[in-house]
Amino acid sequence: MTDKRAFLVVMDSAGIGGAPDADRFFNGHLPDTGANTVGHIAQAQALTMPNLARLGLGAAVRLASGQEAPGLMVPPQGLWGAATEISRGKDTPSGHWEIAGVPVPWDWHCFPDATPAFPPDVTARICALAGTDGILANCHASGTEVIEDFGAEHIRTGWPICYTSVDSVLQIAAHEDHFGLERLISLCQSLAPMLHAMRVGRVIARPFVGEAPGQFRRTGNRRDFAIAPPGRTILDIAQGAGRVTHAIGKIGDIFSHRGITHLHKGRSDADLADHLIRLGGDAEPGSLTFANFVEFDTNFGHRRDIPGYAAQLEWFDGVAGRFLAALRPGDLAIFTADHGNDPSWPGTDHTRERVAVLGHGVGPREVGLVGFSDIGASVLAHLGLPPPDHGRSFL
Ligand SMILES: O=P(O)(O)O[C@H]1O[C@H](CO)[C@@H](O)[C@H]1O
Ligand SMILES: [Mn+2]
Ligand SMILES: [Mn+2]
Repeated sequence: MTDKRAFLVVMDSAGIGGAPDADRFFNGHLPDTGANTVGHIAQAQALTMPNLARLGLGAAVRLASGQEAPGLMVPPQGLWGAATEISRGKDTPSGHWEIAGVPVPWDWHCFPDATPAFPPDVTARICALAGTDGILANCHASGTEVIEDFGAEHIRTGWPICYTSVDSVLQIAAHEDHFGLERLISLCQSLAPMLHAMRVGRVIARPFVGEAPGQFRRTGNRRDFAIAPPGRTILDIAQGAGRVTHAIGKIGDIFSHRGITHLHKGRSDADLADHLIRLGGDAEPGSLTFANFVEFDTNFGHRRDIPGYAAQLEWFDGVAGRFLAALRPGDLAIFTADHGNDPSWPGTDHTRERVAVLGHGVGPREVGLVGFSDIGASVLAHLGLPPPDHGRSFL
């Protein structure tokens, strides 16, 4: 067995523009054509990201979209390219599963942007499980705004706040104390099989605290109940071959906890960074570490916060530098993303984009335009394992 280790790090929503099918994806009525998360942030304020720029982030932005990314345009010294998604969703599971060798073969069920958004049988099931006479919101919403708008009524009535987005999700926000955290989580868990049968990707528990508008705040106790991937992922294949697999952050939930030996979670991306840097030093020979950093998406992309997203990118670049310094000769690390979420774009939803593929431990080399599944195939090739059912190694 090889001693070589592989690390796959997803910067959630850090797309680089240029998706050829962006015109088929929307924020409200506006197509995603031209959306470019990293490119537009860099154009709004030049980014200082020496580590990922050195691997080829600026060159990848230009390759994917033809756009310049001020601050990032240095000659690449890593393996670099851009990946295009074929799955028909611009959501987190679609992106991660396809990276892991399983493009999504179906159209997800999404709820209409209308009030009510949910059909009567779904609403009735939520009420039966929660023991309430109704639900609140029942519409498309931003998760921070919906608790501002309905938090007080939720505390008064005890009814769960149910909302969705352009993604295939049903989210339930409820107060950790007044409604109860355990009660919210078990409500979502019990509801999930009905939604999964409808091809709704996830039921998400969104607990919050605070006693009045202006004070309501979501906590780190979010839980996702996701459909299992419809095929063998790189985690399944690596674990099946006797390798240790480490999942950091949301990776456990995204893969329905399949193929994962050790799960490392945290209250924030700073905690996840500690896990990644530690595993950079400690992970077992031949192991696979798969990490997701979600705050780009949840705290800044959906919130359309350009300076916040820029600061998070620069912070993460420092983390990447410390992590790469901990690696051993022969290790492969790939940084990528799962979709876009351009904070300069109208709306509050994800944007269809290509993503960067930035490799350390191989190169310098341009791999050009590849597919999402080629990333997973390359990780397995590096580990000396057979390829997934989709994708070809670019190593
Ligand atoms: O506005 P919040 O609650 O963060 O919702 C976001 O989180 C969901 C899951 O990632 C997405 O579908 C998006 O709607
Ligand atoms: Mn995502
Ligand atoms: Mn998101």
